[in-house]
Amino acid sequence: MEEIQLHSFTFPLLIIISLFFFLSITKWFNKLLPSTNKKNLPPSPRKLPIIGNLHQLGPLPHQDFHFLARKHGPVMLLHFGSGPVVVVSSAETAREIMKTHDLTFVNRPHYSVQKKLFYDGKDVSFAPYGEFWRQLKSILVVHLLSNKMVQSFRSVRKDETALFVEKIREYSSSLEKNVVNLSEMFSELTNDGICRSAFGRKYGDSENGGKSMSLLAEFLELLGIISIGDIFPWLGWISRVNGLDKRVRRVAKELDDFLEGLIRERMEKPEGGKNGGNFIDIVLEIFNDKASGFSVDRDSIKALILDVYAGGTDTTATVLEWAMAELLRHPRVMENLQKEVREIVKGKNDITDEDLEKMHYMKAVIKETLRLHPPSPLLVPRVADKDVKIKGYDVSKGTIVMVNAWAIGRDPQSWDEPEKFEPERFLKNSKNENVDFKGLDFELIPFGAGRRGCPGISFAVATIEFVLANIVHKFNWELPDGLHGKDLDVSEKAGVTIHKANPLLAVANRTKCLWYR
Ligand code: HEM
Repeated sequence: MEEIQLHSFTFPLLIIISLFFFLSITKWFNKLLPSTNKKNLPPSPRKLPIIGNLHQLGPLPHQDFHFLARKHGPVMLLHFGSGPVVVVSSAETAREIMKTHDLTFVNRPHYSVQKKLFYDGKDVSFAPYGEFWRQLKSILVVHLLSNKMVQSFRSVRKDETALFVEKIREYSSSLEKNVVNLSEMFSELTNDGICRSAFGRKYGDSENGGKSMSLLAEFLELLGIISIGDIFPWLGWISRVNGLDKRVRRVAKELDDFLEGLIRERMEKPEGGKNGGNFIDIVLEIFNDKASGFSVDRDSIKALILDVYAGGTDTTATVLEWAMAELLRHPRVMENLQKEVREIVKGKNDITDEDLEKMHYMKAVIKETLRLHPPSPLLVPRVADKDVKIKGYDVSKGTIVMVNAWAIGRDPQSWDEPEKFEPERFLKNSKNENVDFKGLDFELIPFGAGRRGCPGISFAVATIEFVLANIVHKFNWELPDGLHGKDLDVSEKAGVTIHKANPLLAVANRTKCLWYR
């Protein structure tokens, strides 16, 4: 009995002593090893047990990351729970992620809400890199987003913008104080534009239109949510208790019914597929044509439609909202822009694509808006497929990488007086004259870059240019209640795309141009 007791006490003690000895030896031995065997991790803000760095983030993480990067540098390692997240905040480091190592960061992390809503990632945005993703992206680019297709949607842009202008005119003359809610109106406009170009019709004013619109709005809202179980797998049960799982399931089911209805409707009266139909007709034709070589199934078609909707509506509306907010804050810039647009359009009613091409100041205003207000400030996250070095730091396989386009647009290394809204910086003979947002200049990357870069740039820019040129041509704008530009609140609202915290309200005064009947 004695012996057993002695034995049961000394044995664990021996293990502890040997473990301690082993750890000390390893530590001492590690010091002797060449430094290449040790990980050179990026600098990190101090983290807490279990939650990691989550306590340092608020509802606008791009701003918190920007603040932290000032202290820790342009490559920073954080932890969401125990999961490593690298945030990069300079043009040089963004280039390393999206150009030098684009293939290593070509996939996206899988979050459960997005996975469920996009049919298990059967869309372009979340599909794993490979043949399926390539096929789907090429269908999207060739049949909806190529320059040729974007031009072909000119009549949709023209009709929808004319309706928009008419609505502003009606509001301005009927409302007591002439105030229009531009934020709300831009959202409706981009919604209708995408639905008409891609699905052949809009939903806002149809029967059941209100229901469809609120379903789509709820879908966009859910896309901005990361379930707690994605960060702390052991807390996955919380989404079952707090109703998130149930809500996602309901929205996914209602969306599926809506999309099935849409597909049935198009199948019953297709408008000619490749010979002039809309995007959904063309995709259905490819789907039905076994000889096309594409292996898309019905779920991918529905996921693709959701991609177009999610990618193309809110993002474009946000750019218009911020552009007008900045123009109202900077009357000098507004005046220059109106002068340019009115001189080019002269007394005509219609603004043509050729006119838009000549509007260099307007293009500079749009670039400056995208520099300070990228709609998705952290782009869409990527994940490291293997161990890799970024700016000499070790980044391990599985690390999530976020590119802070918002911080890069404000980096004094790339921009003079970065906080100033100054479109002139992009004009001829200026320092940033050749900088563009197409994914080649890493100091301006609102659309991302590389293989996973946004395919919708031409589509979005065509809408933004046309709408902006029309509204500054046809109206003079001011803030309501005698507010001065400098008083306009420009704080941001949290969400998957970053809108103004408060809706943009403005007063439109008609100009005496020919357009006005
Ligand atoms: C101002 C408007 C827009 C902005 C700021 C924007 C921004 C972005 C960003 C930041 C990404 C991720 C890029 C990356 O990971 O490098 C992206 C991807 C994507 N965007 Fe856009 N986007 C806009 C308009 C559009 C439009 C109009 C469409 C389609 C109708 C669209 C469809 C997509 C798709 C499908 C992807 C996923 C690409 C992939 O993963 O391969 N976007 N967009």
